[in-house]
Amino acid sequence: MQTLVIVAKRDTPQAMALAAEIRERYPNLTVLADRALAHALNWPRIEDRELAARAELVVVLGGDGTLIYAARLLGGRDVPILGVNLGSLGFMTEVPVEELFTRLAEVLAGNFHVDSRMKLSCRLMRGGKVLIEDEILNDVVINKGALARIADHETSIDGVPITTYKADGVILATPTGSTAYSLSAGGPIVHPSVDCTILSPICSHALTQRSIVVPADRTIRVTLKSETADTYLTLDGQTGHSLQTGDCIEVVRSPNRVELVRNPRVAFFTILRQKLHWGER
Ligand SMILES: NC(=O)c1ccc[n+]([C@@H]2O[C@H](COP(=O)([O-])OP(=O)(O)OC[C@H]3O[C@@H](n4cnc5c(N)ncnc54)[C@H](O)[C@@H]3O)[C@@H](O)[C@H]2O)c1
Ligand SMILES: Nc1ncnc2c1ncn2[C@@H]1O[C@H](COP(=O)(O)OP(=O)(O)OP(=O)(O)O)[C@@H](O)[C@H]1O
Repeated sequence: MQTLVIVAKRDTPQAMALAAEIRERYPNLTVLADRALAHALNWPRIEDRELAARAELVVVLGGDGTLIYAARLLGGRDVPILGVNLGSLGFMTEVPVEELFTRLAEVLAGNFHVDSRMKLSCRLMRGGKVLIEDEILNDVVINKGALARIADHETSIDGVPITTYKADGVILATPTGSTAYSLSAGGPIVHPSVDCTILSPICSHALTQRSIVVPADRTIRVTLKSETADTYLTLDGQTGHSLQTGDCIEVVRSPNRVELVRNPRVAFFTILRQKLHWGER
């Protein structure tokens, strides 16, 4: 590995100091920074597309939101991501900051394994045209704004009608996203090595309408049926789009994946125990 890209939580002095230290400790590597960090540290500013093309390892200094940002920056490239937690929960940024340099040395020596995480491809279609196409690590969320009115979400899997959820919204989550918003909506926790899509209504009016775990290769379509002026599509909590009646959101497993460097000392269930406070070790 010759080129390392650092993606840091914005405006975080600790992240800036660590980024500078990484560069100092590894003078033989090309150490690049995301645009905001490069600006803050006065390093060369490189376009996202070039960063993605040159990266051989990405070090994330931040929380889950920063890791999602880094995964989106990489687009379809499967470059290992080492997530170091400077955020609050750090579900995906597994490495504690004290272990940064030990883990980084191991990774640079080739001594590491990755957790290959499934992504979803999402398309927003309006009047037969594709308005938005994106790749998702956590979740696709359709939900409404301020007014407390129920919306109708006509839902099908591989063209077979499932139901019309009368609900505040619908979440389509990956196994990675199963511990995020989907969990708050009553969805199951899914081990990240299982490939599937979790379909969950948000506050459904019908009590039997619960989460459904769908094989990852099935195409799920949600069409907004009710007249509503205040409904949004949110992708990975990062981008928002206003929806109209008749809009159709389609998701299926993406051919691309996200490669997270695994902390050999921490299993998925250890993370659940620690971060969700399920018990002492
Ligand atoms: N009620 C809710 O639980 C709720 C509401 C809106 C969005 N979200 C989630 O926030 C995510 C975006 O995260 P963010 O950090 O950019 O926004 P954020 O800063 O608003 O964070 C939301 C919280 O979700 C945590 N989180 C994010 N991804 C996670 C994952 N895969 N597993 C466990 N926890 C996770 C973050 O650490 C943070 O504590 C969205 O994808 C969505 O799932 C949750
Ligand atoms: N380097 C960056 N450039 C641009 N935007 C970024 C960058 N890093 C993070 N972001 C944006 O800021 C958000 C992260 O901010 P946030 O305060 O939620 O931190 P976090 O990493 O999710 O940590 P926490 O665990 O505290 O939520 C991300 O969702 C992303 O949209």
